[in-house]
Amino acid sequence: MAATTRPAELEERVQDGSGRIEVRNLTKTFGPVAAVQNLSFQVEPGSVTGFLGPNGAGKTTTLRMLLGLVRPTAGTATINGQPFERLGNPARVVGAVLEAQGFHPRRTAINHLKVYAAAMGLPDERAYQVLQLVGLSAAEHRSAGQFSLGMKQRLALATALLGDPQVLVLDEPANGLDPEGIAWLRTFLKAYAASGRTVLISSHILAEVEQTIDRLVIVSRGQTVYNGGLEDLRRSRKSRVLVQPSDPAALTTALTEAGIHDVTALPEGRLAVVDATVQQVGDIATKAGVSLYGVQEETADLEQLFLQLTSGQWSGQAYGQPGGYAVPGYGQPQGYAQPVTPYQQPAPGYQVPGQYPPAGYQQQPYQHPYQHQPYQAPQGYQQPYQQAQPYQQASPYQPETPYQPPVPSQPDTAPPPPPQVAELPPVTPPPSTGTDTTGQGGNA
Ligand SMILES: Nc1ncnc2c1ncn2[C@@H]1O[C@H](COP(=O)(O)OP(=O)(O)OP(=O)(O)O)[C@@H](O)[C@H]1O
Repeated sequence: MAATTRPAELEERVQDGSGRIEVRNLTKTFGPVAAVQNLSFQVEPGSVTGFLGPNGAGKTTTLRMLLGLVRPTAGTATINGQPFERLGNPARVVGAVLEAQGFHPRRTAINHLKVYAAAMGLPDERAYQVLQLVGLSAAEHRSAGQFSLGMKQRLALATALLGDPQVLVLDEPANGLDPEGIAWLRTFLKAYAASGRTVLISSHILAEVEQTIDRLVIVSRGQTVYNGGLEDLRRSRKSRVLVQPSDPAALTTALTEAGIHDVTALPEGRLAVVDATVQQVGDIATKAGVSLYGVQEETADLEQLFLQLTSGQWSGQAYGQPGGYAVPGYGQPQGYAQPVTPYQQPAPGYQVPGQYPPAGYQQQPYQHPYQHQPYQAPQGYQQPYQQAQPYQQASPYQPETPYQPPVPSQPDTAPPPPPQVAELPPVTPPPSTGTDTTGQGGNA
């Protein structure tokens, strides 16, 4: 990576707070759907926090409220103690990627970034810089419409980084990235947080972010079910003893009489006993005259804990088995917060009379993430052979390195379309007389 340093405009960035995110008693209802219910958590600078939950748990809605795109029904979501609308310089305080879509399909990657940089009052150099940061320099003159999903993710991240924000909020950032891309993102985000910034990333797959995050907030059915350190969650993993007794009912009674109450019946007459050793279970069984045909000790892995904490969002059933996907037989970890309100899933097909979609909701055209339209060349067109550019791996994030002037580029002839509200908050153009310290930019 060529040495780069941030343009002077970014040095004037107002450090208006600590970079702390605070969500307090946040609630959002869409008609009968309680998307977010009384959610509270904090995200501290210097850490990467995972915002985890199954599909429909309320993650995107929460992030949208944090970014001022959806008005909360109740509660507050603040950055540096302020709601998004009141941040003096939003694009320089928070950069966000909610969806890696919304690029002008014919605009090149570099010109896309230049448009956003100009809207934030930043020089073109910054566009080259962030493109290099995310490893897309080799594709700078390719149009975004030709990008793969993973490349779009990188371009969206580059857009979010334009303002060198103190806080980075990314919704499912690993979506579409190949293993190399995921490894790169992990290194990048860790380095970004290590430079004292705040990183909040959402995902519905714990394994996908487990190696990136230090802390995690787990939501299920719109409520917080865990808020704490990843290590604390790891330490709270309990072991259980799985036994195949000759008489499950008699052994359950004997265990209960011995003060061991966390006993769960599993299929085929097996029992899962939590907070007991193999020896204890064996001794109690012998005393009760129950034979054991198999005994096994097992420690819950993180994924099982995650499933257990979030089970019930959708009560699907395992094929050929009653009982769905809950993982029985492990206790709740420390940091577990019992959901307070029973969740009511609306009837399938329910539409809120007269108010769908609700005010503030920005409908994006649906695009299946993996279904790209096959490219149709115009009739008679002959594709000239082009040697593919070798892929350039981006280097880990380096906050303060000397700046290298950019290669001049061809400006777009077509005028850019206005930035979309969902992607870029309102922008105040910089005063014509001098350098801008108050220009407002947007998030990606
Ligand atoms: N504009 C809307 N109108 C009606 N319901 C909505 C709207 N936005 C979200 N919801 C509902 O709110 C709930 C939470 O949705 P949300 O998109 O926040 O979940 P999520 O955790 O981000 O899910 P995923 O992991 O699938 O992206 C869902 O039941 C969803 O259908």
